[in-house]
Amino acid sequence: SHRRRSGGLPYPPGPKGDPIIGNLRQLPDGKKEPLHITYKKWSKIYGPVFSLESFGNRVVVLNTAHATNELLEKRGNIYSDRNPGVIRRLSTDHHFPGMDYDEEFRTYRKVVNAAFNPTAVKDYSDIQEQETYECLEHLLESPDQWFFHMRRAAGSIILRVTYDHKVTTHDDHLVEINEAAIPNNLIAVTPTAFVVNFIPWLQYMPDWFPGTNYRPFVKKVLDGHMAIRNTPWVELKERMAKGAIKPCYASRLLEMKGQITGSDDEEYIIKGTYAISPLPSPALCSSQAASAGIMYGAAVDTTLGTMASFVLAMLMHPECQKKLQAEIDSVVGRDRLPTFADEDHLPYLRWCVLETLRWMPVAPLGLAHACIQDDIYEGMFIPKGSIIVANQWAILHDETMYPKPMDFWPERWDGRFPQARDARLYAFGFNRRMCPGRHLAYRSVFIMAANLLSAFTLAPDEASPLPENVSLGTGQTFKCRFVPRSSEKAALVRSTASSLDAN
Ligand code: HEM
Repeated sequence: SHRRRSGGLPYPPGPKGDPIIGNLRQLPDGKKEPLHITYKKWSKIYGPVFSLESFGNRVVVLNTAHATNELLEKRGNIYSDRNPGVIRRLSTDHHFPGMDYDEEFRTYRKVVNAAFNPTAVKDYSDIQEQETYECLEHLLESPDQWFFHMRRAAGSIILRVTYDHKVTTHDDHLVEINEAAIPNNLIAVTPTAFVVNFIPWLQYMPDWFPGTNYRPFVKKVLDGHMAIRNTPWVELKERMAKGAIKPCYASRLLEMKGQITGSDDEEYIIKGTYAISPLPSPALCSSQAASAGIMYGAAVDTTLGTMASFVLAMLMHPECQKKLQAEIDSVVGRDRLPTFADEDHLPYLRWCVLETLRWMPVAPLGLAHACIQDDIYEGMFIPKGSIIVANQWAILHDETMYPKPMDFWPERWDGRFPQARDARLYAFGFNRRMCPGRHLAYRSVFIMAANLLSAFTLAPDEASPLPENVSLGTGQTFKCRFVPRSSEKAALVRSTASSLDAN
């Protein structure tokens, strides 16, 4: 029947598979080399848009800016769904990044965008600065724990932004329930993780039937969603009732009541959120909590991974580090630490952050989209339900836009290459699904990078080789040294951090 629907047009080409199981045996597991590298190699053989198939499920991989522009951007109305896998569907339950592209999703997206647009995120500057200064102090105390300290800072930023919840201990309960939920959430959206994603009718078989053992897993995912939504929500409401809350994502939405979606639903959503009046709609209330509840998972590994890429770049390029420190010193002086007010005066740092996002993007294959309707692209047939993977890494390493793509070369952003499109246009995904937290994320990385190099010189650990790659995932770390630049700087860090305690 596909033949008929396709009008005889071929699918995007790809490696030859076996009958029925298709490309199952060719599917790379990413162990030998990272998947985005394999895909880039295949794009040289099969073309910039190629496809894989197994049990009738098709994955289309886009390897150029031209292809993502034509499909994910221009045809965003049909290319903004998430993968049609059974497990993703069963375990989504208002979990925003995994939601179908439907009316409910669009309402959420408006609400989320309103709280994280470029103007709105400026309200979170103090939070980002303070958490950064505290992180510096922790780095002075135990530099070998650098990954842990940055993780805590990224976690505290997002929990303060969403719920005005500051992380003050090593065993913060909100951090713990969020951390526990992340690995399962990632598995839930991985199309190849369970057989039932390939053979959907298995979901109608009884528990004893082979291939149905995904059920306890789905329950675990859903329980995790409930915990990350409800626990902070209940606490937030209690504190609001006492008037003990500072402005945050939640309070911002309240201020904008009625202005975001313009619908009655929004009243419900926001009222429901705060339990100001008896809850009109429990479902909407829980969905609003859900949009806040996912922020930790979306924000922490990604921000931390980008910081790890930045640290790696600095270790590999002491000359960039020196240049950055000279720029920071000349703008900030020696008597204080960098703030967002310095941003406009630190062009080299801005290029370094852009270059970090380009050189070692933390989500090299982004988060897969899916197509909700049959489509034809350059003579190829893309069937409804295809999973669409954008090889963001391949685009960010396309030498026609970024000459010498493998080099970490901040100067490429000084205007000498007009064809170099802003790395943020690819590192954060696409169009209606593009990362809504990107402005906040960019600012977190910017302020952490500025302060890190203001206070420390980063040096390799002689005994441990540097990794080739820093990829997304908990616990990925490497050894290096954070050497305070002077005893005066160390004292400045301590006094800045303790002045926060006093406030
Ligand atoms: C440097 C850090 C970050 C990177 C590289 C990053 C990257 C991404 C990418 C590639 C996607 C998928 C986009 C797509 O499907 O096309 C995404 C989605 C998302 N990100 Fe981020 N992100 C970062 C930080 C954050 C932060 C700080 C937040 C929260 C404030 C956040 C919230 C989200 C949400 C809610 C989604 C789901 C959007 C949707 O499904 O429509 N991200 N991010």
